[in-house]
Formats: sequence, structure tokens, C-alpha cells
Amino acid sequence: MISDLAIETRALTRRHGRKVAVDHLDLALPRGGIHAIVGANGAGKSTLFRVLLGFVTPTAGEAFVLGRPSGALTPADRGLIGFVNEEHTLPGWARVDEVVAMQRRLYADRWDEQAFASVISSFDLLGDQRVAQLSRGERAGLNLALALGQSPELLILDEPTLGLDVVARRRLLEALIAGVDGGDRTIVYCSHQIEEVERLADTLVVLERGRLLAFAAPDEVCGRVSHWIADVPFKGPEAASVPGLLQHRRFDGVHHYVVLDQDDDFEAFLRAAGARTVHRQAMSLDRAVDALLTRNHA
Ligand SMILES: Nc1ncnc2c1ncn2[C@@H]1O[C@H](COP(=O)(O)OP(=O)(O)OP(=O)(O)O)[C@@H](O)[C@H]1O
Repeated sequence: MISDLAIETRALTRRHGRKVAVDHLDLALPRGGIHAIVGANGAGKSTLFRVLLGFVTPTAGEAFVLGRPSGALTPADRGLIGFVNEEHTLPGWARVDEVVAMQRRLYADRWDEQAFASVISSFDLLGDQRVAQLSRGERAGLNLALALGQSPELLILDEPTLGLDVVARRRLLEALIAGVDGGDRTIVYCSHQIEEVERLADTLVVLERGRLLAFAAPDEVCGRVSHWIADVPFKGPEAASVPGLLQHRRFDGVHHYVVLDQDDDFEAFLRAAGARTVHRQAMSLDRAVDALLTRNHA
């Protein structure tokens, strides 16, 4: 079945006992480009990936991958999906050259040697080394190179750059960007590295406790959050009365408000609350995501 969406979820819910890891999630990620999923620890990112890959079943709702229900992926569908997770689960007993030969054989009709080489060349791996002997970063690199070599239509990456040094990280990001360039490949990627996400992602999905908090281009997400600095006498307005409040701090009697979806009316609000001066400060994506996620952080 052809779908314009790489991934679609409808009211998707996955519980683990009393824990709700994914909570009525409606998501529609178009084909092509890089979609980054960010969220605090435990926000449900890995669980979402496990459901999408058909490793676990939804408690309720539905999930579709490349137009097919995630629970009914055929071996041919799976051949179109690459997955790299933070555990880098390659067989430890196998030699590097054996693993590479196996992957080349498995994906012979789609194998992209150039993409494989562009990543693997960052690492000084010997063919006769056992996977279990590799360092964590080397194993990450091998996994990523294999996944890109597979030339997948959809590449799902769970914290792919964890443990990589700066050079390997940069090369990997370049390989990912080259891999989607103008083509149909979709990369869905989760990371806690916001500066990386900013460089890479066409769209940003912000998850909070399994729910969708924001879904837009990184610039747009950034534009929804604003930082206001106001010289308000005494305590300032009650927190509950501050529209869209995400964070409030007070330094040397000056109030800092980080708010969601507020325009110039927010200045009028602060003035009405007695502010003598009001100044709006530019917001980085890192700070914007931080403010979104700290709002209800445990
Ligand atoms: N097998 C499981 N049994 C019980 N609870 C689970 C299980 N797997 C996940 N959870 C819980 O579900 C929630 C979501 O976990 P998940 O691993 O999806 O989060 P995450 O967003 O990937 O987190 P992190 O950024 O820390 O990797 C967490 O609260 C976690 O404790």
C-alpha cells in the first residue's frame, strides 16, 4: 500500500502496567526528510519506535509504517526499514568482516557501498575484530554504517550518536543529511542533543509523557516560545495569572518569564502588572525545548 506518510499513529497508546509510555498519540510524519523526536527521559520515544517496528503491540489505537499496520510488516517491508538503537545489538561473537558481508548479501539489491564507506571510514576497525571487542563508539559507527548501506526507505535511529566523538558525530550527521538529500528517504531520529537536532531536522516532534506537545519545523517551535525580562516591583503577578507560562525566574529583582504562544499583548500584560521596563530576548531552540519540557518535568 502506497502512503504519503512514512509514519502515522492514531490515538496510539502503549501501557506498561500502570505506566502509560505512549498516550493517545496522533502523529503524521510525511515521507522524505529528517524528523527528530525529542522529549525528557521516559517520554516514550523508544516505546514509540518499538511499536512502529512491530516489536511490541499497541495497548490501544493504531500505528502505520510506510502505509502498513506496524503489527503486519512483511519481511519485504522490513527490508525497507533500517533501525539503529542505543544498545547497538549486533552479535558480539561475529567478526566485523562477517557482519559486513552478511549485511551486503542480505541487501544485495539495494546495497549502497558509498554510504556505508562514508561512515565506516571514520572508524579504525579491523575486519578480524569481534563485535564484542569494539568500543561503544566503534560499535555505534558500525551499526550506523550498516544501516545506511542497507539504503532503507525509512531509517529509525534511537540516540544514534550517543558515545561518538566529535569527528565521528559530524561525519555521521553529514552522511545522514547526504542520505536524504532530495530523495524519498525518511529518517526518524530521537536525540537529547538539541544542537544536533537543530542542524539536522526538518520537523521536530516534542513528546511529553507519551503525548504530543509540539510538531513543527524547529524554527516554528522556537518561535512559539518567548523570553521576556521585566522590571516588576515586588513579587510580580501570580504565576497562575501569567498567560502561557513555562518558566519564571527572578534575578536581582528582575523577572524572567518564558512563555508559550504569546505575542505583543504579553508586554501589555506585564505593563498592566506594573512593569517599568519590558524587554523581549531572542530564544535558542535549546532553551525553547528546555522550557517546554521543564513545564511538567518530574
Ligand atoms: N518494559 C517496560 N516495562 C515497564 N515500564 C516500561 C517498559 N518500557 C518502558 N517503560 C516505561 O515507559 C516510559 C517510556 O519509556 P521509553 O523508554 O519509551 O522512554 P524514552 O523517551 O525512550 O526515554 P529515554 O530518553 O530515557 O531513553 C518510561 O516511564 C519507562 O519507565
